[in-house]
Amino acid sequence: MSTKQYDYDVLYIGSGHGTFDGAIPLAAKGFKVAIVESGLIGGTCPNRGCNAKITLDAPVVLQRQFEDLKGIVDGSLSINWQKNVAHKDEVIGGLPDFISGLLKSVGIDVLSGHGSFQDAHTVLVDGQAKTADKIVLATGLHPHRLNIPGSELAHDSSEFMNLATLPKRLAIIGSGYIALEFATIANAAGAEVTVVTHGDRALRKFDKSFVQIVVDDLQDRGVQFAFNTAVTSFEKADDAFVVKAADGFELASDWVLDATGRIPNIENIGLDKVDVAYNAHGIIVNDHLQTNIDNIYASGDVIDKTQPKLTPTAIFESTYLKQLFAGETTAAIKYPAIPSVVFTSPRLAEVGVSPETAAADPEHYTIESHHIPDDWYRQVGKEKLGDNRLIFDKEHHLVGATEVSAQADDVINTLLPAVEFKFGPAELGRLVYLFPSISSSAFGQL
Ligand SMILES: Cc1cc2nc3c(=O)[nH]c(=O)nc-3n(C[C@H](O)[C@H](O)[C@H](O)COP(=O)(O)OP(=O)(O)OC[C@H]3O[C@@H](n4cnc5c(N)ncnc54)[C@H](O)[C@@H]3O)c2cc1C
Ligand SMILES: NC(=O)c1ccc[n+]([C@@H]2O[C@H](COP(=O)([O-])OP(=O)(O)OC[C@H]3O[C@@H](n4cnc5c(N)ncnc54)[C@H](O)[C@@H]3O)[C@@H](O)[C@H]2O)c1
Repeated sequence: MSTKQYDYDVLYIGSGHGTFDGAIPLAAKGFKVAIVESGLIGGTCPNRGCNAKITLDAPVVLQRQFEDLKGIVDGSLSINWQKNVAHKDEVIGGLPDFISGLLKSVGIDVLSGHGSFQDAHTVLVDGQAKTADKIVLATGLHPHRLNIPGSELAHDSSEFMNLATLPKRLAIIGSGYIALEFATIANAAGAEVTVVTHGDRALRKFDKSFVQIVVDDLQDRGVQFAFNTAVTSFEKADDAFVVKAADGFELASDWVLDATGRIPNIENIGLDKVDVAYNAHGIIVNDHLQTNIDNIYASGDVIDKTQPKLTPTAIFESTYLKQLFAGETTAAIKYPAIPSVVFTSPRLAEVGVSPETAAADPEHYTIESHHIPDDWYRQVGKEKLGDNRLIFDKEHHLVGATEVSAQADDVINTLLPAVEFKFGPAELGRLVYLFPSISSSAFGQL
């Protein structure tokens, strides 16, 4: 196992989910492991991504439930922005130390500093050389910034989640995950939100008709959408930041969020020095997550891949690398069905074959549609919105599910094993769920 020639068996650059979920069990097996991190331990998801966002979203969920049950419950409910941000800080504040403690408990050396290659087996950590048999690039992504005049006047998602005061008028550029999730949170807390996007639709990776339900609901709540509007500049006026686009478009706002995507951290890490192949989408790897240089691998968001760049994907990859390095497998990585969810309210979640793909291929797929408010269980909370489509293959195995509803994330999680393992009528007949519950409601549709 241990290669005395090097300081470490495996050295990871980056400490996010692309690293630690696999590095911890690897070190526990006796491998000598180091992790180089220039920022907060745990990376994006715990510190400025999933965990922070879902904490800020919690009062929005409550507000929606309250709204649906209005008349049965009385009074009013508003979100205190400052307290919400403070609560988020309390929830996530201890995570770097917690994760660091887990790493150290299995003997991992956590090296604080910027990592870059000196040669294929040597990484300089703030100038200090550390050698390893295998090196894993897990450097993640950073926010893309529009390259237009005034770009320095706009902000990113981390800055949004740390805002001491909620801006009265918020302009959000882009209409992907971050744009719509943050539009939801800011609108619920009382901001006037405008989403400005260069395309003709939001959330391009998701089924059009489901996205429309989310967008219509946000519009009903006062969020403005400017589609087909490519921003050309940001300008500072006396009392506003002005977003400008072609054809005289001008939008005055108090704060601008640039949510135009995230790009791989491939600069300044010495990739060219060791000839690791990459492109604008990230590091190029083979089906063993190995780069073109034998002992250098990549994991997580920094990989150029077709799978969604999400935490569950990063966890699966780091766990696969642990199995590969520990000799538990020699097989190529075989990705499972990876679910995704946009944490708007209602949520939009999906897994497997999409309704659009199924509709285009009726020879292979059948589609079943369910109007969520018709489900008695959703009537308990008086849910008004929602749609669900289940996709079956010709043997009636469940191969895909998409839902927009208040509980779409839980529904898709419930259906996930059926999609991954292609459950048919025989297997489905063996499953019983707690009743009443969202799981029994989800399976009741099958
Ligand atoms: C606002 C937001 C919300 C999100 N919400 C969700 C969600 O709800 N669900 C979900 O599944 N995903 C979500 N994501 C995506 C999720 O955070 C990522 O998929 C996940 O964090 C990827 O993990 P990673 O380890 O590949 O990269 P990261 O977590 O980004 O870790 C990379 C680490 O590498 C470090 N690093 C980079 N270069 C160097 C260097 N040269 N030397 C030393 N250290 C370096 C960085 O500091 C960073 O800590 C969200 C992302 C954002 C931005
Ligand atoms: N719930 C979740 O799982 C979740 C939540 C937030 C973020 N994330 C992750 O973070 C990533 C980044 O999120 P995001 O919302 O920034 O990216 P995204 O790819 O979802 O959306 C980017 C948006 O910016 C627009 N855009 C891109 N280039 C542009 C340009 N030059 N001018 C104008 N508009 C442009 C796109 O059309 C799109 O609307 C996601 O892809 C996802 O991997 C996941």
